[in-house]
Amino acid sequence: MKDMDIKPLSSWPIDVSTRPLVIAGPCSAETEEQVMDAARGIKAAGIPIFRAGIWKPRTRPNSFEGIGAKGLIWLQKVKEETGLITATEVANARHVELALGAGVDILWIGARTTVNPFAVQEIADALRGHDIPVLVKNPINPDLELWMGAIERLHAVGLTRLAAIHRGFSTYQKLKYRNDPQWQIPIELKRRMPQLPIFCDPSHITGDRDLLDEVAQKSMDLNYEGLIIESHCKPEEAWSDAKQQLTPVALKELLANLVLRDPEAGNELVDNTLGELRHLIDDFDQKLLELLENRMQVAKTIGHYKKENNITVLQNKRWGSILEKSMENGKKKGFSEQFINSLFKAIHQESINQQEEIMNS
Ligand SMILES: O=C(O)C(=O)C[C@]1(C(=O)O)C=C[C@@H](O)C=C1
Repeated sequence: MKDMDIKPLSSWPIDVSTRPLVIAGPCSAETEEQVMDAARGIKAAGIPIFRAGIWKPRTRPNSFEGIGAKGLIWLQKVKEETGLITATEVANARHVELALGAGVDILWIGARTTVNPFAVQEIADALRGHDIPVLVKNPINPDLELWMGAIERLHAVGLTRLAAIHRGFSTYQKLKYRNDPQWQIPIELKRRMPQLPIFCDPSHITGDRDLLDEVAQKSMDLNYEGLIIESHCKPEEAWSDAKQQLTPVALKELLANLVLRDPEAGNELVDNTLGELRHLIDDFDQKLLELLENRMQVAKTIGHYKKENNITVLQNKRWGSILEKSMENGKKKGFSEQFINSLFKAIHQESINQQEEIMNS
């Protein structure tokens, strides 16, 4: 994976001297006037790339599904009048053809398209020979392989200006955010494709303009290269995603308030202190594994005992009380419910797997 030829943002047709690189504009192009107003606002906010959805994949029918190809003419006008770089979403070969024909500079593939390898391949084939920047949103389900697969399909037809967009993952549960960020997935993507720039999409993660700043800040702390944020001059009147859009003026303020930290210290004293603290972390990680190993030895002994006495592996009551007790203790120690839940579920599952092996040996 490491030898994929993915070019850095500096090879994109824009000045990327400032971090983060920001793409902003309305969720959907609605009218020419609305697009032009938004573009002027985005330009005034010092943002270099203007986005607007032309074709909108909507969850339910009978909602606004995008203005269609005539919106591309408005994007051309944005370019002529403001000099902004333009970006839009494509979901099939026809969209690609129309967008390229209209001179759109950057394309992205939406979360509902990334899930479908047939659709991604169709888009990739339509893009062959055009090395324009393409951003790939994470699939709506938390499947890193599918996300990487889409990027690889585009890379395989010769695209090198690729980037990922983290927009969060659909959940059935009602959480604080509209889509669960599951930050560990883009972190793992960064580990597996280190040269791939990542953009955060706080609009779709939060679904709420009041929460955009905390998610944007978190993405900066995780070293993301860019942000893609929905912005509309009259957010309450937007034809789609009204709750999550903010005005260009508010967006400018949000960007100004971001605290940007350096990925490396570049200072001996800081490096040494970090180094010492990281040794401590390494020691604790080692001890954690030793503790888990000891716990597992006991679980295995229980496994043999269960086999001899014909007792089932799963002991629901016991497991329930372990989780309850650990949750109570964990919360006192300042851990989140979600963390304790996933930690103990993983431990319990491993116990079950190892006891199953004993049962079946
Ligand atoms: O208490 C048991 O019966 C165990 O085997 C231990 C253990 C655990 O690892 O905590 C494993 C499986 C059971 O479902 C409950 C608990």
